[in-house]
Amino acid sequence: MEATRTKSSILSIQSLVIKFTLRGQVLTAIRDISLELYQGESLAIVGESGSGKSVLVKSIMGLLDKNGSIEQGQIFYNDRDLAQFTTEREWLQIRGKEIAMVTQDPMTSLNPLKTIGKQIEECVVLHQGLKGKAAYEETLKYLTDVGIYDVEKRYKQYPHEFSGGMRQRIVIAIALACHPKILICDEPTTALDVTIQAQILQLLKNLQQKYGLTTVYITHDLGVVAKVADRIAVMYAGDVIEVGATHEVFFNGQHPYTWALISSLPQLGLKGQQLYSIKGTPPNLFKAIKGDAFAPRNPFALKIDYEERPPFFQVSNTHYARTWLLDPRAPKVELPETLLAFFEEGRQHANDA
Ligand SMILES: Nc1ncnc2c1ncn2[C@@H]1O[C@H](COP(=O)(O)OP(=O)(O)OP(=O)(O)O)[C@@H](O)[C@H]1O
Repeated sequence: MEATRTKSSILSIQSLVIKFTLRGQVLTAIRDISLELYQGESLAIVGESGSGKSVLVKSIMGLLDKNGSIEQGQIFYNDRDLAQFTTEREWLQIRGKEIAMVTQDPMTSLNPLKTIGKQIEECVVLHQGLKGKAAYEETLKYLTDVGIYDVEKRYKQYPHEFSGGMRQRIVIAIALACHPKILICDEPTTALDVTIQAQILQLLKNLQQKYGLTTVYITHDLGVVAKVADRIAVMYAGDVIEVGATHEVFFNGQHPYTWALISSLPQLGLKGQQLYSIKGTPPNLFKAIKGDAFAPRNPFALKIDYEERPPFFQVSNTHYARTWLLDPRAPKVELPETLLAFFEEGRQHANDA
């Protein structure tokens, strides 16, 4: 699918299908996804609620709910197919150690009864084999790295003595102390106010560079990830419908669903013009989906959109979109003025930079 082979892939998802059984009915949450994660990059997976973002990352960490299973496909990490793992023992070699996760609510990841210093230090001891003073010193270093001051005093405090933003920093420190190669950030700033959000995103970006991490952001907010991600994968109804470098998806998006996501950004709304809004609801995942899942909500849908799943059409070496509009036989569509102006402005910026 993706022709960029100059960068090496750290995780390779191939033809993945994930289903859940609920009260005797089967729901397909992930519908034949193939996606590469490149060493050292920052990839954002964007899509509305229910599009399958969390299920996808849970499958990478062996955290699928009991009623879910991988029906088809591979998840290659270091030549091992994680999709074949069957025991918790196998997952413990990967989870935390190789692939760590930071979630929306730091309180669920923290133990309220232990000092935050001890919680970080446990990872330092377990994953780095340090002991005593060396482990303590290393723990203080992580606290400093995530922007916490007065570290010796803070080491002895409990999670409830920190603000939401500070707790998120501690969870990040715990993740880092396990020395992971991949850090998955699942809506890491959704619960925080805007200023703190920006600080945490900047921190994650700095730490990614400092530690040479590969980062995956999961979010419904395209605006947030535009600032931190190198690439964006857009998900809709369990499928990746567009993937490309951030500026490509943002300023030259090709799938009508991507247009809809971009059009709902506040930046466009501020111009006070008519928004291209998404009408209708996502499809019922208990039913088989024919064609392009977005077709019933797509004002530009073609007849074939209701019949056949679009292949990935190549837009550039790094940019692909699953939309029949990219077929050479498709008619040209007129995009709303606001969107065209936004794309144009973005390209100008890119040229000036
Ligand atoms: N244990 C489960 N049993 C049945 N269906 C499930 C289960 N877990 C997830 N799903 C379904 O899988 C689909 C994808 O869910 P998922 O949580 O991945 O979406 P999401 O994009 O992460 O949404 P959100 O942003 O709200 O977290 C949804 O239809 C959801 O209801």
